[in-house]
Amino acid sequence: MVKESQEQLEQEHLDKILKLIRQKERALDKSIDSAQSEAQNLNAHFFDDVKLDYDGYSTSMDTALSIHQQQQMLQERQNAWQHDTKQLSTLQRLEQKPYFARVDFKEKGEDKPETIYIGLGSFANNEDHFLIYDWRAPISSIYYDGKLGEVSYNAPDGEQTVEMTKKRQFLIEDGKIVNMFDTNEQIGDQMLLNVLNEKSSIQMKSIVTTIQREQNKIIRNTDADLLFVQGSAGSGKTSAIMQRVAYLLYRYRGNLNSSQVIMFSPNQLFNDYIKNVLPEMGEQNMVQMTYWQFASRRVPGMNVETLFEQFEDDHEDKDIVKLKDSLQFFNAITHYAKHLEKKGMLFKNIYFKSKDKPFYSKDKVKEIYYSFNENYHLRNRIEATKEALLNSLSHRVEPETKKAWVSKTIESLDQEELNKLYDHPDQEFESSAKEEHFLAKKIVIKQLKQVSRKINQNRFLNIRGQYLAFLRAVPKLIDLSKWNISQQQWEDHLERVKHRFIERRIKMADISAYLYLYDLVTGRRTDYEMRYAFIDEIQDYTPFQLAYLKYNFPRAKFTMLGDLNQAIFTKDESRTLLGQISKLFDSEKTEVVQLTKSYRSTKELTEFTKQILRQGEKIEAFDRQGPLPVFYKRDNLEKEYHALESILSENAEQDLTTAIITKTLAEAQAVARALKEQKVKATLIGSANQRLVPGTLVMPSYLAKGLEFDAVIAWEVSEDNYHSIDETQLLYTITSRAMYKLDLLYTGEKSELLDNLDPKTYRNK
Ligand SMILES: Nc1ncnc2c1ncn2[C@@H]1O[C@H](COP(=O)(O)OP(=O)(O)OP(=O)(O)O)[C@@H](O)[C@H]1O
Repeated sequence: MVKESQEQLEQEHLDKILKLIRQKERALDKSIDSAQSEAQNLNAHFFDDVKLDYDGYSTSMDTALSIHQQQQMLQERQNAWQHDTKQLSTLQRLEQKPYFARVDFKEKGEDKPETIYIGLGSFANNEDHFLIYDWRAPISSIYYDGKLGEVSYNAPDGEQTVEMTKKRQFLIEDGKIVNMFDTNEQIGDQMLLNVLNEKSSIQMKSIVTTIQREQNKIIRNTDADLLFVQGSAGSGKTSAIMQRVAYLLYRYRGNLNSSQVIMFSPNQLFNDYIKNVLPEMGEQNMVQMTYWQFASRRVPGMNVETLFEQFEDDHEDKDIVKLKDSLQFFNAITHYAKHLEKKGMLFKNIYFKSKDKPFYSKDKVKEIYYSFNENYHLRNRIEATKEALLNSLSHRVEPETKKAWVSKTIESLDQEELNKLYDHPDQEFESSAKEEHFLAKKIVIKQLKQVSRKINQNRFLNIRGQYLAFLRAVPKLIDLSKWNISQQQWEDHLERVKHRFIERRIKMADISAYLYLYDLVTGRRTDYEMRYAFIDEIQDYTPFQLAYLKYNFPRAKFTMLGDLNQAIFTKDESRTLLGQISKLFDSEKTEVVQLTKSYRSTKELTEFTKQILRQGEKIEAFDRQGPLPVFYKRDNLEKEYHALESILSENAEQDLTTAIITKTLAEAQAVARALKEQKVKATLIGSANQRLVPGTLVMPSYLAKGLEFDAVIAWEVSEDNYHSIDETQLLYTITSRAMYKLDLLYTGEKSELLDNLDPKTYRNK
């Protein structure tokens, strides 16, 4: 009875708020309309109101001023219009679900509690009294953070403590409260269950209404220079950062815009998957790219090894790759570059007209480069060299005019081209010799622009040669025996890098080092504008890459998220990653947060998948029920396909979206082909540039990173396919993509990596 009347009261409150929202919407509609027609009017009569008067200096100043005023008026209208439009779109979002929570609290010394409602945006009445608080407002934090009783939150003027007396959650649909419950805990499990039971989709959802306490910490952290989040599969790392971006954009409104936030994600598919989360919260998307895009756009003339090649290649030179991925290697380059201030810089000849004799020989450039005193560092040295070369260019004009090519060029010009060379049509000269000389000079200056362009583009540097020279110097800088690398191995490796350069190819393990050396040598300015950098799936980055990213964004605060259990590319190295990263940041300004609860999958699935990891980070299951995973052992491939088809139709009956995840691309292609022959509809996702589509998908493991599906079918988990211990993490990543149902198929023997599973946690069929 009490509950019922409470519900009535809340419904009445909701009705009132909805009415106010609609009222405000109508008012905004009106003012947008009138601003629009006023702007049109202003535009149409722009020149009627502007005093056009062109005689005399002062009157034309008047004209300018008048135009300026008109423009300003237009601008103001425009601003008001933009402001109103933005507010209207917030209200339109609120109209569907005005709020999702209510909190009552008492400030110190007050007896009467205050009530606030929390929603996706804020809404105030005409007296500036907030009827709905944005979930990112300081006070809203208590909803996510605390139990009833004393709670603190960070207000603009320092920490505030209040007594929370009520916490209530609402499920609202079409203006009606469908369900509401009071809770004492963090965000009640009931609400979370409702949300988690929803089916997967090809777009990630926002978790605003059910952010968990630990996640809230990540979202609202503003102190750390490095926020490192270790979270098990499905613990909401990615969700938390999306909310964090929205939070930061709100908190620093006016000082931070979305172009100053960059996110590195595992692949393009994933970018597609998350692209709607921020717009749905009324924010613009940040800059998003993959590390590969970041690196390869800098070397347009070279082919950078792709994700596919990196994964499917046999990993040659494992020890060498390990060295190249390390911080030591990064430091070795820094050190090497320092030494280039004294000697060892390589140059290229600059040619002009003649291919035989350089216009500036590399020795000449080198002489200039090292002629400056020792206070010149690499950046100043290159600038000073450019300046000296450009200067000397002007002295080269005169001698060049006497060269044969010049008179030949003049002869070859037609009258029109020739006319263009004169300063004005009836230019006079004392003698024809002088005229010829004038023309020759014009021609030379014009043609020498090619040279000045080359100088400005640093074309006298030999960066590839320099990188090889650095590699040659490595044995002097690093004790290779400590990395299990012999002199001979290193030299052979060097030859391979050189060979690849000739073919304009570069490996992932070289590209960052190459770019870093390039930046140091050319004194390229790094990006001081970027304020926040997010790196998802950190376990797939090398310490070198992270150091290079930090070097690139010197003013950015970093948020790094990852699951050390899911390292696909870096495998065992990921274990020491945190140790290596922490060397890059001030330890006082580093915070590590652990997320251990897995929200993605049912309890059955989480309990099953976590056993695949022999050792590993802590993982807790969220209490949501579903079927046990099922193993299908079949005698041959044909029977395995039969099993696959029957699972697919079973899943379709239950309306589950399914991903068939294979180890390699070749397998995914084979499965997709086989299904097509049987007229079973499925989409092959073979490259990261494809789009995610609804329905059954077939994809290789490395493209499934970060994604989730109602049902996953792990294809061919046989001993033949998965046997090396470092493939454990791969199997874990594949199986942990499933939210509700998991089936594992194989022929022959089951992979040994799946041997030690408790038989109670799965079934065989
Ligand atoms: N607080 C929450 N409320 C509701 N759903 C949540 C919450 N936290 C996480 N989820 C859900 O759990 C699932 C997994 O989240 P997410 O993809 O962010 O995890 P992750 O840690 O990045 O996973 P992985 O490392 O395996 O890719 C998503 O469906 C997300 O919506």
